[in-house]
Amino acid sequence: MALVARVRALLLPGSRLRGATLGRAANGGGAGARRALSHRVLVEADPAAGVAVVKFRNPPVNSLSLEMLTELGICLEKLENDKTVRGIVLTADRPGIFSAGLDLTEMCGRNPAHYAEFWKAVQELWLRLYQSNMALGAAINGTCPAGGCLLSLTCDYRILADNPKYTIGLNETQLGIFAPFWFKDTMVNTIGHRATERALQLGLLFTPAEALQVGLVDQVVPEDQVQSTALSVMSQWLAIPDHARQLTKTMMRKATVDQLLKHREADIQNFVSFISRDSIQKVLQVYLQKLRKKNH
Ligand SMILES: CCC/C=C/C(=O)SCCNC(=O)CCNC(=O)[C@H](O)C(C)(C)COP(=O)([O-])OP(=O)([O-])OC[C@H]1O[C@@H](n2cnc3c(N)ncnc32)[C@H](O)[C@@H]1OP(=O)([O-])[O-]
Repeated sequence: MALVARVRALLLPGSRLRGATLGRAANGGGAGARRALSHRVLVEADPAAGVAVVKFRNPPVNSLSLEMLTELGICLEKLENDKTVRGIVLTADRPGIFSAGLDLTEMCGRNPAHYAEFWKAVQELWLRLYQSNMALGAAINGTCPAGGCLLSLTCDYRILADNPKYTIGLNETQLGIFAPFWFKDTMVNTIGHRATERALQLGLLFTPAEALQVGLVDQVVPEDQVQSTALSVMSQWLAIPDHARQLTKTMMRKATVDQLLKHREADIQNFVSFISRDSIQKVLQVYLQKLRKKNH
């Protein structure tokens, strides 16, 4: 069975994420707040406010594995179909690491069919988030490299915790790989061409102060206020009539989305042939070993 089907089967029968079966929160949240759990994603929905907080919980580093991408996609699809939800805040369940980005083990030592399946899932999640009708906010409560940064850039606004360890950026070149055109476009749409060119070529990871200065995030706040600030900013976005906000968002993002839709298959082929190169596999293995050595 394909992975998406397997994860769907895992989530759907009797799942606490099923349709309107989000359960009432045992504690916390406003009156009527509901909680739902999949293996790697926790959803706390507050129907009265029209907001759901989606929390990543894929230890140890919230990396975007194929399973994580799929579960997150399914959660978002359910929330989009839930009429009580108009806005979503993305955050990490535990502070420290928002997301370490794409799971490097999905890109190392596998076969081309796996690379293609993985890349298609990355594209799908980006398309779902970047075109979402929901107002999306990122409450960035941890370090946020590469694919983690991309997730936050798909949101309508970003709130980052004021901790110098929590750097954010598309650092792919530092690993010896490079961000594809739609990662680049998403950043250009946020901070402009020149700042993106510099950030991408140098693989910059910005400190909170630098990220604020370049416009990569909208606000830097004390660590314990990240989620509350993201929710309060969300209420400003939800004060605008949905149809007007959604049409404006589509107008701003359509050209970028269309580029990927038009070149989707070629983008998968490019990724597969690039990542399969012996030289790239070697570079990624060395990088992964370095990360692992720290702990052994
Ligand atoms: C063209 C493609 C575009 C690419 C886009 C991307 O997103 S590329 C991605 C670019 N991403 C990056 O460059 C970020 C790389 N990661 C980091 O810099 C750090 O892990 C950290 C700062 C996120 C957390 O530091 P910390 O000291 O709290 O934690 P720690 O470092 O001790 O790691 C704990 C365990 O997690 C493991 N692991 C970590 N990351 C990944 C991963 N992405 N995947 C898989 N595994 C990963 C690590 O090996 C270790 O395993 P072990 O020893 O238990 O077997």
